[in-house]
Amino acid sequence: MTTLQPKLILLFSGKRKSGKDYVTDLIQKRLGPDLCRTLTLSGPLKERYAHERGLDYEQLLGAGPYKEEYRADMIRWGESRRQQDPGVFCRLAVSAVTRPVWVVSDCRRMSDLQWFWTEYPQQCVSVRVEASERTRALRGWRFTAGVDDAESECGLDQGVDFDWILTNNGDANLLDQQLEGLLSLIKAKTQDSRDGIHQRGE
Ligand SMILES: Nc1ncnc2c1ncn2[C@@H]1O[C@H](COP(=O)(O)OP(=O)(O)OP(=O)(O)O)[C@@H](O)[C@H]1O
Ligand SMILES: C[C@@](O)(CCOP(=O)(O)O)CC(=O)O
Repeated sequence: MTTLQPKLILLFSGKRKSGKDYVTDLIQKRLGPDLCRTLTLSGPLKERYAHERGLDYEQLLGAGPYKEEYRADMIRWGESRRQQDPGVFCRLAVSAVTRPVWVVSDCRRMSDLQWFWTEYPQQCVSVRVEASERTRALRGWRFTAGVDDAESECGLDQGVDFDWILTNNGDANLLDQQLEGLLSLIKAKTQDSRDGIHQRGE
């Protein structure tokens, strides 16, 4: 069970190769490990999927062809588990987090957002990372039927009024400006936690 209530939960989503990991890594580095913990919903999914299928979990966590080879089957496997229990991977992802700020880097479905909105109604901020298809293709994305036209990639395309939208087409200055705004919000919401860490000299 989670031992501490978070001060703030950033719920990131975005298309494949939009830069979710890149942006959340930047935020994690800016906030530091004492204040912030980055979580994925796909991590616990991949661990259980790999165990059940006898596959290499570490390679499923990677960015190479091995993960892409099993992506469609992982999606189907994950959706069958979510139909039984929509919050299953959300609960697993937050089960041992003790930091005040949680960055969930890979929300994909309305059920993901709804679980966090229900469990933590005051703490959630939804963030959409956007990149053009041209930019995504330059980063190695290729349209894959059964993946890019499935809920896994399209589940949050409509019906969400995101709190923040980050445009991430490679303009470092534009991204920095957008991140400064988001980081200001984070710091405003976590002043007491940051003071406590500072006082403890952590
Ligand atoms: N602003 C940026 N500047 C330079 N490189 C970037 C930028 N954004 C993303 N990248 C690079 O593009 C590639 C894809 O980014 P990333 O892995 O963060 O995408 P993602 O949305 O997490 O993709 P997936 O959903 O497939 O995991 C990575 O190699 C990353 O380093
Ligand atoms: C199966 C799945 O978790 C794979 C995600 O892999 P990644 O976040 O692109 O590394 C996507 C999904 O849950 O639909």
